[in-house]
Amino acid sequence: MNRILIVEDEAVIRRALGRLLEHEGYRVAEADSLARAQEQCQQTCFDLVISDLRLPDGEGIIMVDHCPDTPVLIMTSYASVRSAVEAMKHGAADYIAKPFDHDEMLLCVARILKQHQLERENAQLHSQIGQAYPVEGMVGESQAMQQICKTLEKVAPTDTTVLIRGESGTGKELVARAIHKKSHRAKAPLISVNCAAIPEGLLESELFGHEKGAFTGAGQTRQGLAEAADGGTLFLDEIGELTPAAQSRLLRVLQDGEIRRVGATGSRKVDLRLLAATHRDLETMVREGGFREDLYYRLKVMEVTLPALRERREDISRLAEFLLDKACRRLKRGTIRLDPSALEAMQAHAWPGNVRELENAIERAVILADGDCIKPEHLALTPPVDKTDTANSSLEDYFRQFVLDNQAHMTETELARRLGISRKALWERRTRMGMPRPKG
Ligand SMILES: Nc1ncnc2c1ncn2[C@@H]1O[C@H](COP(=O)(O)OP(=O)(O)OP(=O)(O)O)[C@@H](O)[C@H]1O
Repeated sequence: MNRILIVEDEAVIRRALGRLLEHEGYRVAEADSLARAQEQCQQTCFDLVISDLRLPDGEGIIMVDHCPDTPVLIMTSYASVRSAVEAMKHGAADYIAKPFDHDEMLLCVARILKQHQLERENAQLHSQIGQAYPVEGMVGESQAMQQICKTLEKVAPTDTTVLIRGESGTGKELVARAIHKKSHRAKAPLISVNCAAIPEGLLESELFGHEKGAFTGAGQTRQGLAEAADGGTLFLDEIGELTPAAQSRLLRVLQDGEIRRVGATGSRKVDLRLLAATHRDLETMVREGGFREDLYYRLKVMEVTLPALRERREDISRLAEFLLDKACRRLKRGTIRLDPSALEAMQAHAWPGNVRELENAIERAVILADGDCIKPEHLALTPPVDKTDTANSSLEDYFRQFVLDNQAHMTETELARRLGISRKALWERRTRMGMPRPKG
C-alpha cells in the first residue's frame, strides 16, 4: 500500500485531502509545516509527498531536496502558477492548482506513483544487469573474458588511450562503448568512426574538418568528427586504414591535444580520449612502413585483445541465451528456448564471424522456429569442424569453400551476412586470400 505525506497548513484542506486519499486505499500522514514534514520523512519512507507551495516556515519545494528519492507533488493557488512552473524546474514531479477537482487529484497521484514505480523497477533491473554483467552488456564467464572485464574496470575511469584488438565480430565496438560509459566522460558524446568506411580522399577532412576553400576555393568551413568528440571519446575503428596524412594529424591530437583542420594555419585545443580498434597486424604494418611507429606506440599504451569465440567455447551457452532473449524482444516473440541439440551444434561450430555470426544465427532461428523451441536446422550452421583442429588454416578452408560454393547465387552482402562478418571484412579476406569476386 502506498504511503503519502500531505504537507498543508490549512487544516480543512489537509483533512479533506487526507480523507479523499484514504478512501482510495492510500496510507496517509499529515504535517502542517515543513519542520514537521521533515521530521516525518526521517521516520517513514513515503512513496509520495503532496505539499502546498507556500507554508508558514518556507517553500514546499524544499521537500524535493529533503526526500530526494520521493516524488513531490506541489499544490498551489491559481495566482502562483508561475512559481509552480519554477517548482517543476527544481525537480517537483508535477503541480496541481487549488482548488482542485477530486478526480484530477486522484489521477495525478496515481500517475506519479506509477511512474515512480517504473523508475524504481528500471533502476533495479539496471543494477541486476550491472551485477550479472559488470561491463555494460558484455557477456562472458570464461577466464579470458573475466580478465578483460577486470582490465576494463581499471582502465575506463582513466584517460588512457586503449587499442582494442580482435577478429571481426568479437565485440571491439562493444568494449569501446563500455569504456566510454564507465568513464567520467559518459555524459559527453562518444563519436564512433569506421575509418575503412570513409573514402581515402575524404578521411582527413571528415576526421579533422576543413577551412573554407581548403580544396577548391569554394565550400564551407566544417568541423571534423574529432572536434565533435571534444569533452568526450573518439572511437576510431579500423585504425589501420588511416592514411599517412591522417596519421600525423592524429598524432598531434594525442601529443599536444590540438587539431589542425585541413587548410587551416592555426590549431584548436581539444580534450578527447581516443579508443582505437583494429583486426590488422599493426606491427607488420609498422615494419613495412604503412603505419607510423610513433603513433603505434601512442596507441599501444593499453592493449585489450578479445579472444575469438572458438577460443572460449565455454561462453557460447550463456551468450546464446543472452542473444536469444535480445532477439525475442527485438522481434516481439514470446519465450523461445534452445533445444539441447541446438546448443550442441553451436558448441561444435567454428564461428569464423564470432559473436556477430552467433547473433545472426540466433536471430534467423527465432524467425524460422515454428514452435517455442530452436532446433539445429533453424540455426542453418554449416557442418561442425573437427574440434581438435581449430587452427586458422581450417577456418580459411571453410571460408574459401563457403565463398566458392555460394558466390554464384549470393550477393556480397548476403555472403557476408551468412558468414557473420561485415562486407568490408569479406572484401579484405578475399583480397588477402587472392580470391576476388568473379566479374559478371
Ligand atoms: N561479449 C559479448 N556479449 C554480448 N554481446 C556481444 C559480445 N561481444 C559482441 N557482442 C555483440 O556482437 C555484435 C558484434 O560486436 P561488435 O560490433 O562490437 O564487434 P567488432 O569486433 O567491433 O566487429 P567488427 O570488427 O566487424 O567491426 C554486436 O551486436 C555486439 O553487441
